[in-house]
Amino acid sequence: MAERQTATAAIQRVYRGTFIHSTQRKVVEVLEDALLGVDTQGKISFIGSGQDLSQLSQTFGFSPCVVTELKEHEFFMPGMVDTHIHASQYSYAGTALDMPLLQWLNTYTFPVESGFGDMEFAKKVYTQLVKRTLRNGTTTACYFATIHTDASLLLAQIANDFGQRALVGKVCMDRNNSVKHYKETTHESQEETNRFIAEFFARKYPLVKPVVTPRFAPSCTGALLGQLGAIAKNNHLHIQSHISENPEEVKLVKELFPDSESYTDVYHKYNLLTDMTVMAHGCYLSDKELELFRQTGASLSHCPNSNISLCSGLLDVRNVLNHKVKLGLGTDVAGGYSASMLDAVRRTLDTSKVLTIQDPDHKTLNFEEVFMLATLGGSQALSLDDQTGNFEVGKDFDALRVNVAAPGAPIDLFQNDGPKVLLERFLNLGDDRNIVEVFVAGRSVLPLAESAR
Ligand SMILES: O=c1[nH]c(=O)c2nc[nH]c2[nH]1
Ligand SMILES: [Zn+2]
Repeated sequence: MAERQTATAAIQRVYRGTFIHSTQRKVVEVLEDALLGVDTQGKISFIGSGQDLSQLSQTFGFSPCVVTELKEHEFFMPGMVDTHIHASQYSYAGTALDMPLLQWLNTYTFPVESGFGDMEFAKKVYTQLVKRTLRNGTTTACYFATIHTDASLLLAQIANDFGQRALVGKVCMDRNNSVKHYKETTHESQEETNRFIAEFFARKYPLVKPVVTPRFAPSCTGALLGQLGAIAKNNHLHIQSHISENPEEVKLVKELFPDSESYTDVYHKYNLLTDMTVMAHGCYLSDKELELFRQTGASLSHCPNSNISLCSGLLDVRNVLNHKVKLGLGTDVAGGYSASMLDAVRRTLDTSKVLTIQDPDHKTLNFEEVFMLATLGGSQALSLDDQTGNFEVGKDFDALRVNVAAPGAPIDLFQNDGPKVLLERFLNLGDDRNIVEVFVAGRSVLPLAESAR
């Protein structure tokens, strides 16, 4: 029986072939010879069996000739959700990975980020990154920009122009003892955040939204954290930050906020832990802190490349999931050196295997679970799962058309692999050459238009 909604908007596209996604009940559901209809608003109108073509075409008023059939070795999967990425750090991605977090921030990150007052430089970096992430199959990205309001607004405009779904944050920080010119006063940070939000909303982007972004507790005074908590609450906004990434950082937070019981408690006290909050890392959270995450509905972004590259730590994702805390994956460019969510999938699996090497009782994550985290899990972590994350009727069609045997791509096939094995091969071996088409809210955003390449 086909899943469908009452026909309202007209059908724009219909695809027939294999669809693979995660649902609340199944980590991986494979629908072979399925038919999926997308309406003119970019929403999924129906998903049913190819056998029901004539009946579905009558109900939804499309001609069977408009159906696009997928080729052998092709499937659709939901677009991937990068729950944590620093757009401004893309300019040095793949370099500068030889120091732990706090020294890395002072030596590389703050000096580079301070250059984003230059709008030409910002435009160049942000344009390249949005194009790169779309090619890599990221249909939704949760971005950190820098403290510069106008350049942060430019990032939002670029994501909108290329058709990517995004949350964009102007970074807030009123504390920086090392790179003294890269900070704001408390008042400036508050005022500029208000301006950022007001100008953002005036632009009425359909898929790009602002996110309140205190960099992390060591970069912010309690006064600023309190103001940002109030701004998020009054405007019903998303919140993003970092938490418990590295032991030295955790110690510093204890010294800076002696009245708080834990790192998590610092954010909780300032109303920054809500069901629209995503916190990156969380490697050193106690079970009690995870319980506070669960109670508030806040989520974690697991950034395994960065955790390893900066020798920060290993997040036990299984423990987080056992605590019923929402979790998605993040590339964390440029602490993470790769802007590809496929890399985040692989590093997540590697990290889980390292934990199993250390403790054979650790229940290793499997590729199906990690597929879920990269798609539906990410959409839940960003509280966007009413709009994206899988192929449920009524959600936006955010999808990757994957060809496992694409010419020039790095996968060789030898036998008649079933769809789940094709998915496994793609996740472990594939790259952007296997992602032949990308859709966001029904719009084809990749291949890029000739003029944008
Ligand atoms: O990986 C990280 N990247 C950053 O830019 C950052 N800022 C605070 N904490 C951070 N961690
Ligand atoms: Zn980060």
